[in-house]
Amino acid sequence: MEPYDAILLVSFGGPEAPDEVMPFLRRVTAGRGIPDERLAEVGEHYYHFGGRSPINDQNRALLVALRAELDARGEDVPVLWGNRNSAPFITDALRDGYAAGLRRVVAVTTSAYSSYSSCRQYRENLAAAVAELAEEGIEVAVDKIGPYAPRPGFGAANLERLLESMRALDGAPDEEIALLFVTHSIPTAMDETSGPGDGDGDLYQRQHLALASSLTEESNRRLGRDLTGELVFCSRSGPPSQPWLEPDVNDRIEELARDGVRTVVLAPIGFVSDHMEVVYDLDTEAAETAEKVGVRLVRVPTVGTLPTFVRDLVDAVEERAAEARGEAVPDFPGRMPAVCAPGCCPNLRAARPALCGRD
Ligand SMILES: CC1=C(CCC(=O)O)c2cc3nc(cc4[nH]c(cc5[nH]c(cc1n2)c(C)c5CCC(=O)O)c(CCC(=O)O)c4C)C(CCC(=O)O)=C3C
Ligand SMILES: [Fe+2]
Repeated sequence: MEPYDAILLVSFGGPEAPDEVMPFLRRVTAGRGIPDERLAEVGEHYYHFGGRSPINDQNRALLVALRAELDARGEDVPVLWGNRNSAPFITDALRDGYAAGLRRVVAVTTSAYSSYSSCRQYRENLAAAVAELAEEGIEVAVDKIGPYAPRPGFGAANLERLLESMRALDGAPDEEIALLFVTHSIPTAMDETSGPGDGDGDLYQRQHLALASSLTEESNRRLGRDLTGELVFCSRSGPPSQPWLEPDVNDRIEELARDGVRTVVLAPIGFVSDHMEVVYDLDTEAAETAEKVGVRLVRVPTVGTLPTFVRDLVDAVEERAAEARGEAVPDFPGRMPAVCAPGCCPNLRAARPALCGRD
């Protein structure tokens, strides 16, 4: 994988025991003005599952799948793993890698889209880790693959999952089915400023809408249906006075039920594994809403370790390595650069150093 001697999987992290829940939530929300009631409420989501988020186990499974795919390609490059909010932390992963002789790594995040929360914040975490290690006399270089939501392989993996679920819908007529694509809500100010700043903004939302519309079109074509997909949001936090992306998935399910919809297909294209935002916010909360209004909820699995997804991530890494060697890489609509533009997806609270960009 010239010039890289390791791949670094970078993720959000999550608690694995009840006593890790509050320290995790304090780390996630440090200095972000999330009201205490919201923190306590989110704590309950985790306690409801024994204080253990599924996210770390899902990343362990992804590491195994990436290893197998790399081995199949004859690539012996090691794969490291570091989180933003729980052990193993990014800094420790890089320090261990350095001790094992690794000097230049390529990062892959478990976030597919462009926005401060899903891209730049990870770039800031990488910069902080590299700076901390520099103080210890450790020099590591980190590159990153660009946001991969627009990649055809990511679309293909999501389509596979969607078709699997849609095929189980038997003879339900189109008028009684709603196809909802769902992602994490973010503050509208964060959405408006998402992207490299050379277009119209709203790149977070536009990337989701582009994927949602191609998945709708393709699944209609394959299944002979005529559904109209739409994008909805989950997991809103922050004070009520601050506008976040809407509609909320629960509100939309209630409205659809009033309009005569009997089955809601919920495809969480904003997430790559069935972590807490999926098993709580969708499978628990949205499922309760659906039950209350008498709607059948069909939740599409996230891409997880689907081979189509794992192969695409490895392709993205191989393309990043080729780019670093000065070779050409395939283009496709919406392709994001691996090196972000200056000011791309800005931090609206504080200017912090970030890696993998031109600023
Ligand atoms: C865009 C986005 C993704 C998708 C991209 C990605 O995957 O990174 C994502 C993922 C996740 N978000 C997660 C958990 C949380 N997110 C929070 C809060 C927030 N998320 C935000 C955005 C996003 N979040 C934002 C703008 C906030 C407000 C505060 C802030 O600006 O930071 C809070 C605080 C409490 C609350 O919910 O208010 C928690 C606990 C978990 C872990 C799940 C698990 O444990 O299994 C995952 C994967
Ligand atoms: Fe979040």
